[in-house]
Amino acid sequence: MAIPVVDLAEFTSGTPQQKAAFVDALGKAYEEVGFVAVKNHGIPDATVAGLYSNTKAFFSLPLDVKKEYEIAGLAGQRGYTSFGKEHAKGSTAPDLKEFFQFGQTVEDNDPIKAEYPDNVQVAELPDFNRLFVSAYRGFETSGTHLLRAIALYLGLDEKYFDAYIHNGNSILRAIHYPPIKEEPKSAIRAEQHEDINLITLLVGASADGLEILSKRNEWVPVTSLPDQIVVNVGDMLQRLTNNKLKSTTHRVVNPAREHWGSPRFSIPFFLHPKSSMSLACLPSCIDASHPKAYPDATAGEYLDERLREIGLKK
Ligand SMILES: O=C(O)CCC(=O)C(=O)O
Ligand SMILES: [Fe+2]
Repeated sequence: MAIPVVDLAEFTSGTPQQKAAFVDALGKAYEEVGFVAVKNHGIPDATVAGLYSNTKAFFSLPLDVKKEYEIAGLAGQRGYTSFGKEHAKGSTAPDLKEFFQFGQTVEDNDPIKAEYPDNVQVAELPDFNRLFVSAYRGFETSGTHLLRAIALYLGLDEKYFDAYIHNGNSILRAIHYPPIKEEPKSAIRAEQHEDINLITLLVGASADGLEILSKRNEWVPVTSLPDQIVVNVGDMLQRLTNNKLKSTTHRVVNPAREHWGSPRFSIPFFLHPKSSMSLACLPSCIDASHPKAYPDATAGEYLDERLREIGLKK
């Protein structure tokens, strides 16, 4: 399915009319589909290429080397997570994937630094850390612009989200879905789920397979062009907006048998706010026909609950 396409340059450097049209198109897409493809997203091609080459190199390291980067007690939030650990909420079969997660680097004097574990440095790959830091900053910048447009759509101050996402708890996740060698029993590459965070930015997954559940309850493949990133709403934003913006269910299916031999790589950026941000439904999204659908919670409390549900936190 062609998801709606928006041009971020119209928001960041367009005329007032183009900017307003962007806000309207993005908001409508998030009310109706929950996913958009974004062109002129600002992440340099060289950064994307470097991310993918380092991701492939990391996952081709021997398993015992990768396991040295699997750190107990961090709930997979930094470093490597091996096969069989994460399952979708409500599912028992683990997804057919391994992944590496990279988090915030606090570079100013913000005391929030104490909340975040250090990133795990991959000794075998000299460019890995530098590339992940620079990609992380790029996604934060694109995400900041997109959230400014969302804030305007919601009738909030344009910079409503800025202070919550500066030094926020976002995660850059490199995923490897290996070639499939035998008939999978029940698991698929990634079982249907909704993302936990505010918005997710996904650049250039290496093979098809991502599908979204349409309003008509049909699975439809997501297609986007190589110069676009796919950006979807997560549960935190759905909750904040009292279900006005949709956190659409999605999954990654196994390929047709003739493509079982191909791995799939994908690198989503899960944009999270600081853990202290309140996710209480915005008053402007509550009225008689949309009664408040969620109890108040902070982003940190909500993340903790969700990490337990998907098996990463015990
Ligand atoms: O692999 C993908 O394309 C998407 C993965 C995903 O949905 C997730 O990790 O939340
Ligand atoms: Fe997802």
